[in-house]
Amino acid sequence: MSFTVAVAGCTGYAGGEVLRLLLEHPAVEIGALTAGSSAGSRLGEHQPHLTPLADREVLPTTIDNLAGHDVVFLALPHGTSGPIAAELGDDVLVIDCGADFRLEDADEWTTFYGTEHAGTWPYGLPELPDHRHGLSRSNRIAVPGCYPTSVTLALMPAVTNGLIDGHDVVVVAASGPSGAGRALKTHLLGAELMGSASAYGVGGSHRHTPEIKQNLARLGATDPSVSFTPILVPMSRGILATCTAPLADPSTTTEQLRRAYAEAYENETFIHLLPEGQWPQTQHVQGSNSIHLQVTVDPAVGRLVAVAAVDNLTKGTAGGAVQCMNLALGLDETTGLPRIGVAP
Ligand SMILES: NC(=O)C1=CN([C@@H]2O[C@H](COP(=O)(O)OP(=O)(O)OC[C@H]3O[C@@H](n4cnc5c(N)ncnc54)[C@H](OP(=O)(O)O)[C@@H]3O)[C@@H](O)[C@H]2O)C=CC1
Ligand SMILES: CC(=O)N[C@@H](CCC(=O)OP(=O)(O)O)C(=O)O
Repeated sequence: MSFTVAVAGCTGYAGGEVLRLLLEHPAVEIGALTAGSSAGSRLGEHQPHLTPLADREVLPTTIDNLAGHDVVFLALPHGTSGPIAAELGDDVLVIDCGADFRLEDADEWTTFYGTEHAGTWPYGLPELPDHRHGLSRSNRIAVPGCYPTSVTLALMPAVTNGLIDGHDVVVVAASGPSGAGRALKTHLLGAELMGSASAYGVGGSHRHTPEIKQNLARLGATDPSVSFTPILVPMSRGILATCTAPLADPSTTTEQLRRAYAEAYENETFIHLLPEGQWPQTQHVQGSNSIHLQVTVDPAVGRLVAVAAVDNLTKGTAGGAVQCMNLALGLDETTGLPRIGVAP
């Protein structure tokens, strides 16, 4: 059985990664490819690595071009997805890589995105407890942001087991510039980036802060508090998130933490708790849908320290999106998804 799939935003980083994964997927047929200003060009001009699609014409992003497919991936700038999704019928599975439908709280949306809230769709992180069944019955899925994926999975077993209560969570996460998309911006120029690392969105202003808090609350944290600082670093892909939080019981040992993580994730294909003493590196997950984790206790301050590595474009966006598509289409969740990175 083959499902027809359209990709809106095919010339961007997220859309390109969706297509890279779909080209290796055994149960899909790639249909319309759409974008914005580059409509009318050939995909090979924008995504030379996707050789089987090089001659495909990039179409304008219109309902007519997207309708008639079983699945539509939206990999468009924030605010663009809502009007398109509203026009697509309930018989179409729509998977939005953007943020439009991630947040439940309309006020938080307006505070961080500055526009009117479009609504809330089922959140595309299958590993959340008791979450898969809902995704498998959904025709609308909001793929998480790349930082929230890494932070949520880095802290989930600690929250669900009451080892931390979700207050005073501090996250410092380094990301490569592909997380910012491929539109030209001065701070993303090679001369600005290479040989340099810089903080941005400091002081609680990054829009992933409310998404991380929402996820911690979903896991059972009461009124979570999160200080999140993203760092731009000179590697094209990858996120390394370092998350710390006060232990509910300061006498908790690293062994207890590791046991909770090992049990929580023992049946998760894409989540790997590394052997004790080994710390995640972005190169080990590059191009894969896997997340590597390590957790320990910092006894001097009674805090948990969890480190996660993901590829922002794979598990952090497109891989997570394809994983959700598989669930919603009744396929094996892992179909077509690479588990092994490309290090070094
Ligand atoms: N990059 C990442 O790591 C992640 C991205 N995301 C989300 O995925 C979405 C896409 O991001 P990303 O691929 O990085 O961004 P890019 O800037 O790389 O790509 C944007 C895509 O959207 C198209 N586009 C822009 N404006 C319009 C418009 N008005 N109408 C139709 N198409 C338009 C562009 O086409 P054209 O070339 O013609 O301009 C391009 O194909 C965003 O919502 C982003 O937040 C989510 C998680 C991680
Ligand atoms: C390095 C970099 O700029 N990263 C992006 C993260 C983008 C992302 O995860 O996607 P959403 O925009 O869909 O939430 C940022 O901080 O804005």
